[in-house]
Amino acid sequence: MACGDDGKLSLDSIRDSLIRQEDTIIFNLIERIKFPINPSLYKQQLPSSSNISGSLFQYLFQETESLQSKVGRYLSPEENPFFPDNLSDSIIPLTKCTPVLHPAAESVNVNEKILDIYINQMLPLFCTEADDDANFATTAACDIQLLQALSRRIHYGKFVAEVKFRDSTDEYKPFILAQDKDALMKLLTFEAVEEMVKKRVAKKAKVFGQEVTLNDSVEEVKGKIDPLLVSRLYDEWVMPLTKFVEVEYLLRRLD
Ligand SMILES: C=C(O[C@@H]1C=C(C(=O)O)C=C[C@H]1O)C(=O)O
Repeated sequence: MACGDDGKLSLDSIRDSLIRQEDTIIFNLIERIKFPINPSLYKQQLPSSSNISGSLFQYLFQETESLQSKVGRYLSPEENPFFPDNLSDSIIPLTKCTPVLHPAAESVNVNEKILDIYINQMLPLFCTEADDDANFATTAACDIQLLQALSRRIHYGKFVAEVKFRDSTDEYKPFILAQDKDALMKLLTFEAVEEMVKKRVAKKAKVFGQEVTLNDSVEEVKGKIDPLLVSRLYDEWVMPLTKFVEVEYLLRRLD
């Protein structure tokens, strides 16, 4: 959502953005799975002389976020930091445009969950368990791009929820007042849309992951990424977390 886009806010435009974000996620996944899991990156403690606690990955990620915060990354309501306590002030001034989201949006951040699922469930599912290849900086750069894309997609649930609330305020209001999470979840869920998403991401994974050659008669070779795994990623984590964000945002929408 660009600044000043409030008037264009519609479920269709938000869904178009989610569709475009699928491309980013799948391309970033294809990049990450070139490398093995590289578990040392996430476990390794740095030498005590470095004065840095935590893993090499955590260090790289925190420093990346801190640098990006200086150039205004987290002034955007689409961006949510993984390490909010470690940010620097932005040298870019805040643009004055009417906020689209309710101010309570700032308190909804599920990045801790995303990071845990990413390291403990996603990486083992998508990457080989071959020995560390020592490409730690490059692997972490891929991780950060991918995690930021996943986080942006999942927290886009705030915009989805806002537009659904504006479109059907009378339906949402009583459940918000009653703080009824299950009823809100039911109301915001569109199963047919979810089925389409799962099919589309599998198809994109097949197309984006195919080997491109100049020889048209070559038999189809195994793609770079398993389309079923991408569909599963959306089914088990991306869509449920997006809906979790939607519910969390709505619960606070009348504060
Ligand atoms: C995002 C939406 O809300 C829900 C979540 C979806 C998703 O994460 O892709 C899809 C459909 C809905 O069940 C939407 O309605 O588009």
